[in-house]
Amino acid sequence: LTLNQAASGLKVGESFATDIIKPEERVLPPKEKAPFITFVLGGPGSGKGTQCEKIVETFGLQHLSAGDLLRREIAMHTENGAMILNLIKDGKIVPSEVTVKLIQKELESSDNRKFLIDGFPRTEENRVAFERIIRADPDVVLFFDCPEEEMVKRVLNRNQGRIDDNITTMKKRLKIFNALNRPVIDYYKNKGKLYTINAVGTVDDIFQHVLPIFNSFEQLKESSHVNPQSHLGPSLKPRHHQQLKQHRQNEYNNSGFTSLSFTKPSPTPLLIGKQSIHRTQLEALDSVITDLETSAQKGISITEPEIFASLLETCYSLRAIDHGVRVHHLIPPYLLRNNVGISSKLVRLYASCGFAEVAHEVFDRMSKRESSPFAWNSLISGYAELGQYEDAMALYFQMAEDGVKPDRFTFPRVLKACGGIGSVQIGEAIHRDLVKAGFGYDVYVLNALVDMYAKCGDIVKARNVFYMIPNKDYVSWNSMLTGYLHHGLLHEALDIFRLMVQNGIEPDKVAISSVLARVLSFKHGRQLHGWVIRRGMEWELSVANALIVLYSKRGQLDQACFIFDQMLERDTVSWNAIISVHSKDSNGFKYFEQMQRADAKPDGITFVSVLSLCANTGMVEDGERLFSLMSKEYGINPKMEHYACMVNLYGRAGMMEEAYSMIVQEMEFEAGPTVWGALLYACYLHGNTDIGEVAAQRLFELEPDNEHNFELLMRIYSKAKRAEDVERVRQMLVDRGLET
Ligand SMILES: Nc1ncnc2c1ncn2[C@@H]1O[C@H](COP(=O)(O)OP(=O)(O)OP(=O)(O)O)[C@@H](O)[C@H]1O
Ligand SMILES: Nc1ccn([C@@H]2O[C@H](COP(=O)(O)O)[C@@H](O)[C@H]2O)c(=O)n1
Repeated sequence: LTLNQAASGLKVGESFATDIIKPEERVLPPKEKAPFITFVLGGPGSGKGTQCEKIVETFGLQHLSAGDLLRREIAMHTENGAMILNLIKDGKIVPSEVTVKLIQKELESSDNRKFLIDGFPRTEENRVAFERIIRADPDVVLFFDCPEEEMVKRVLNRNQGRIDDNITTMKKRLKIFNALNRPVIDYYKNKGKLYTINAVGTVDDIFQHVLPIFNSFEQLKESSHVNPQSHLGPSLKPRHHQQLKQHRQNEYNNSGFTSLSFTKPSPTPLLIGKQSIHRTQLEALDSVITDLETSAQKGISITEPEIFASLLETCYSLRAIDHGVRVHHLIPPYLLRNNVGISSKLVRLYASCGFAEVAHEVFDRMSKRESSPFAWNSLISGYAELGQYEDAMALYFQMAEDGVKPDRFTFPRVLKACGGIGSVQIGEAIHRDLVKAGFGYDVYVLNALVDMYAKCGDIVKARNVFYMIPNKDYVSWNSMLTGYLHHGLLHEALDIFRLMVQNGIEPDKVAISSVLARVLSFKHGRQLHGWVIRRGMEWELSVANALIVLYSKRGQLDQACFIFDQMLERDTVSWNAIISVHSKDSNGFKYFEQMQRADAKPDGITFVSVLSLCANTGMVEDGERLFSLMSKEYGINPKMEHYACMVNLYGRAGMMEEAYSMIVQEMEFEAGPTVWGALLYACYLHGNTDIGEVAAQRLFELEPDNEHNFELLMRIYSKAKRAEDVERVRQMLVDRGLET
């Protein structure tokens, strides 16, 4: 089944979308003003980029490669750089909002009105975000259709040092392409805009199939600076092609014609210098550091601050802490003490890799740390990420004492720490500070303020700040939504969700999965599911996990299993969800075994599910084996719930002695109501009055107000035909005021 089939098979109601996306919002600008847009699709390594270069030469379109734009963000260490790096490394799709904004910037800053947007849209979510933000539709969609083995071969031979050109990431990219890009291709096919090109053959042969497509558009022929009809006859060899390219470029440069802008293809930014062309960035980094170490051993001292600054920057972007430590050892101590730039970068590296203590040591040795808030911010952030909120707060207060002026990056970090501590009073003080410092209208800072107030339990203040934010971005909306959910205010959360969509803001996957997990009405849940499918977000890990729970809560096991089986990646939460769906049938075992084979790590919750399954299906020996496996193999110490499962397992099987001795001999802590309750229920099932009396006695002490325990004991006596005892327990109920 393709995802599209899956989506239509679900027959999910459309009403959510029609409710929240107004058709008038989708009105596109008049056609004559719209740029000519071509989307270039195809699997990784299908040759999109190569063909785009040729289209640019011939028809003068501007080439925008979504992948290159994202890689440029990494190389420039922008706010999103690290996040993008992590996603690309894993072959995952970057949030649409980010990619579309990058494309938008390029479109808006170009004089050209004809664009080749390559590697985009990758998902339905990408597509919808483009329509919403750019308000334009493509005129042409090219799809380079290439067999997987050919794509793998091309990518592995590409040798451009791209971090994602390796077999492991390639497999993931292909999986994601098949799952998420195919529906987009189908979409354009149905709209009659798709041109499928067989991408096997020589570059020139393939281009011969591309030419007629563009030739059929008059506006392209008019302004192309070469004659496309005469370009690249079948016999023209690549060598000639290069010469021709140069010649045309010269002609163009001399023509004084400026209305078409041809951006130079940007170099792949994940490279370090030219020598790294055959390596990954980490290998290149390693090699540079090794060279420096060798020089240092030979007594050649390296003192150029720029070298260390650049190396530390790369270590930070790759979170390569081991390499960072080696660079640290190479930096002369006087340089580290006196050069704020280098020491600050080192502090940031240690702090961002979870070594806040080491970062603090470097920080303490800095001679001019009051000259900039950079190192302070890094350290505050490092502590906040580790949950050491008091340390983060202390640094903030120390900043003020040392006369360091906080900047817009300080406040979100310290507010995060404050949210962790949960103190509204301190939060209000920071709120005053940030207003005084002139950040009272800064969206980035105000978003953190909303989050802080919500986490500190003051949802009213959170809401007040939220409504004051002048240009709310998607973080603002998501913070408010999460705040409401955190406070159990589901209706308010759903209102925000609707408003978000009405305002063209995409709720993020955390917000969506949180809403799905808490949604009370199944109708709303299904509508949300439909909406999620249309956004192409169904297979986001947290969203898919929440959907499994949604359907299993409603007993729609087939649907839950379908989602699980189609998931591209799974975590322990996914496995737990699907095993617990099957906690009453032996399929749960199948999934548990599959989980073990997949090397996924079970946790305590997994074992509660499998042990319950054993109890429900009478698989005593398996239960015993799993109980022992849990601690021996996985190092999970049994908790109250696991003992309750074992008592239930033995109890249901009528093994009352074993159940009882599990409590009195095996347990290393006092048994609670769940454990005694399981024993009492088993006594009722098997008519065991003696053990039942002991269990009931303990339960009366532990839960004096729980009438169900009294009722169960009465039933046990009643089964044993002990009417007097039944009456005695009833009287106990009356005496305690529990009889209804
Ligand atoms: N027709 C072809 N035959 C053989 N190799 C090709 C062909 N077209 C491109 N290549 C080579 O295959 C590799 C991948 O091509 P290209 O970078 O154009 O693919 P892409 O679809 O843009 O990839 P990605 O989506 O990963 O960026 C490059 O090394 C390129 O030189
Ligand atoms: N619309 C897009 C395009 C790309 N990405 C990410 O970049 C990686 C590389 O893309 P190429 O087109 O250069 O192969 C890709 O695997 C994605 O991680 C994206 O997220 N969204």
